[in-house]
Amino acid sequence: MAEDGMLLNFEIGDAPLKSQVKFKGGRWRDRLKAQRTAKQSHGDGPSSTPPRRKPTAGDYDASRPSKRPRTEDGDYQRYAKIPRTADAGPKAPSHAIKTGQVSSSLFTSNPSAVTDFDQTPAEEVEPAKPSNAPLSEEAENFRSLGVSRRVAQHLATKLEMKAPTAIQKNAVPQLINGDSDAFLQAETGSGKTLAYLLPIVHRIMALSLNEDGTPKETKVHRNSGLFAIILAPTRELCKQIAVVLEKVLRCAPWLVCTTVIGGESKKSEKARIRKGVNILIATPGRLADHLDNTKVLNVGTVRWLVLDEGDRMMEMGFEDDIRTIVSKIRADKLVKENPEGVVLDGVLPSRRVTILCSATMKMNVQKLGEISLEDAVHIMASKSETNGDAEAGNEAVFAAPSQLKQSCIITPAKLRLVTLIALLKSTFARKGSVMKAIIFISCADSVDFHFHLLKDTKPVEPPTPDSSPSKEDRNPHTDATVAPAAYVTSPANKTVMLHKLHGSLAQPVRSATLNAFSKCKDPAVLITTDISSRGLDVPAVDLVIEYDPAFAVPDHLHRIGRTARAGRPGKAVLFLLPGSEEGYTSILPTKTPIMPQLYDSILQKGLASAVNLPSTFTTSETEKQTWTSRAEALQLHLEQRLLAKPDNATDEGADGDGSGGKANTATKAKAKAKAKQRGAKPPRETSNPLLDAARQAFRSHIRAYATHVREERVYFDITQLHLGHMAKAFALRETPGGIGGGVSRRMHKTTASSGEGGGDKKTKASGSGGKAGKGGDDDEDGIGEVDEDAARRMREKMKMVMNASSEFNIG
Ligand SMILES: Nc1ncnc2c1ncn2[C@@H]1O[C@H](COP(=O)(O)OP(=O)(O)OP(=O)(O)O)[C@@H](O)[C@H]1O
Repeated sequence: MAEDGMLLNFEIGDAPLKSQVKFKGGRWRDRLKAQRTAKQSHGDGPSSTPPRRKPTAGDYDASRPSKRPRTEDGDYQRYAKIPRTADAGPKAPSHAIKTGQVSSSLFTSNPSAVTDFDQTPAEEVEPAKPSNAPLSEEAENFRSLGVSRRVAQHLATKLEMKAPTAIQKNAVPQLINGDSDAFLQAETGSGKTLAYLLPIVHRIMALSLNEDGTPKETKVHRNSGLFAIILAPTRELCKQIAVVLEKVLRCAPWLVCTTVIGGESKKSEKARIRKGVNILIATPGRLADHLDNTKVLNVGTVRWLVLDEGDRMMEMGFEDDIRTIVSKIRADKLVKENPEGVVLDGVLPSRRVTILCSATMKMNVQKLGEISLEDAVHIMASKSETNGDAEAGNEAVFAAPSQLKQSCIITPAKLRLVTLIALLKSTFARKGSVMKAIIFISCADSVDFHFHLLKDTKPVEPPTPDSSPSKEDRNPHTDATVAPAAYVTSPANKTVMLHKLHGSLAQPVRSATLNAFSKCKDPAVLITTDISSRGLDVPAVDLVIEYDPAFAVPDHLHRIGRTARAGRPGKAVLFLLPGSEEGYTSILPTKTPIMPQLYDSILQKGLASAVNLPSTFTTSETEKQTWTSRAEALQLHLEQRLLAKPDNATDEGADGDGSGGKANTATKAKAKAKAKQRGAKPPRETSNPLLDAARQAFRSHIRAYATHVREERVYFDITQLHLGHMAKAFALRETPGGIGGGVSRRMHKTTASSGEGGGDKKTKASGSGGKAGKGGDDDEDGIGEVDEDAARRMREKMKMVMNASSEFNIG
């Protein structure tokens, strides 16, 4: 056997696939134990899986894989010469030998999990009652909260909302009857949007109604004044709030709302404001701009300022804009009576009310409160109301919704990609079990790469008159962001649609892609960055996969909160590396245990049937493969796609998604300029764009990894990453250079001081070039030392690049 798992790699198992023994009943840990024993006795699965035990402090370092020796040229080819021995693991499949391709084995030299799977969780967990569902109709209704008959009826008949949620029950009467500022805090998907919209609409409508509810002769209308401004961090969120508000306002069509969010000309936004608006929904930057430059925007009548997703706005650097907005509104004298003589005081609040909303509490929310709130009431959804727990009282628990089933998969770096595909494959194996899934990835480059890798590469067939979509159906903005998926389809789900979304896409592309994902009738997957983590309310999201863990715990809660909304069920799966990352689950606030899953059981389930690979990989022989050799064949296939000549690369990594092909073009231009400076020949432009995309994604991923918040870096320790293994998760056979001076240096220092051998420093930090201390050719974007300061600078830089989104997008 070659060292560190480098072998002639694949076996075409000619033994028939072993029938899987299903263990039912009894306790979770007993079933798991029985399954594992059965697996070991069958010898099916990675032979090297050691018994697991409880982690100790020393485990995290010890669990790192030993590094393979590098060759002079840093290549893997050398391992082709290592003779196989009897115990050398799986044999190379015939197609691998024919093409001369050699790759490291997926199943050897992987670190094992330190979690004691046998002891967690101890008991079978009862399905939990939903914590964010509407309350029972018998106990509560909107009328009893003080909402007018007209609005309550409209909610029940047109929007199918008969009873309020807990936060609505607590917030609506307070905001209808009181004039205090308020801080609304409740878990994700609990209906905070309507909790603040309903009282606002109710009170503005009351201007047009007599005390007995009959309409007044003169109603307020769109020109009667701007009464409320709602701020949200992203354009998507603003649009979503506008959609909800428009639905509510259908029962009061004389009232008008609009958005000012950028992405269209300021002139047309001004024109809409001039026509008259009663409720304005805006991003902070754009509103601050209009307050400076749009004279017709009069805030004298404004009675409510709502700051939705307050902490996110602070994170995204909107603090100054919010200060400006708050002070400008406060500075304008409060108009007591509008020009038509309608008395506003009494019906509307007699002072300006600020409402701050958040599911999670961060330090910056407190700061935002200081900027915007005065003597605010803190309104929460109490536990006792949400899940019937009589003893719970008012204690605030900011955790995921109780009905959300959470699990984590401890997956070695090398196996991440195939495990993700296997998970998706089993997810979509049955019709109707999962309709929509969201995969969160750390950075835009990695989203681009995974989208291109997982989408179907078959050339698009020319449309026939019958098959061509109608003009209305086809949206040119989604040509590069929506595509059928390869690999994860099943006989039951022949079409699974892939979508990608990140902040580098042009606004029309972002909007069209989100719309396509929301409305997709086929099973659908959205691959995205944290831009989709906040507030987005897409119906029928059944599964959230955190392929890269969030950068901070509150972000994790928001991400997984895209499923299990308003009492519906949902699942969330978190990918973690063996070792220090496993400890991360201990700091996640959750009401139900996070179930650990074995990656091999995911692979076994997902790859129980053959993956749809091109014909060279799907001979009748490979049909008979075991799940391990199917995983290896899949990895080999993906790696070979990256190595294909550009001519064969079809549209791999193609641009045209509205981001302007930023990563590839920018990298190439930089490399050319550097080569010119050095007087060297510019690099040849013959590489496969998918390979370029993979390298860029890898670099950005590693840089992003270095920016986990300080308190969580004990779990996400960049010095523990095995770059060579991680490269495999990007289907790369060599570790790309150019990660960035700071990250590389840090890794060098730590590996040197931890006595892991000087030779390895080169391998880890400098990648294929093998030059210690040099980050490669394009590392000017390095983030400096991986310390708090560097992480902060990195985030600031990203904010600038991202134009109002805080995801990672490292070009
Ligand atoms: N009273 C209700 N009855 C039924 N469904 C409701 C009710 N109130 C809200 N919903 C639905 O619940 C979902 C979540 O609502 P909303 O987006 O306001 O949640 P949120 O608390 O703001 O979540 P997040 O913190 O993730 O932004 C929406 O689909 C909404 O239509």
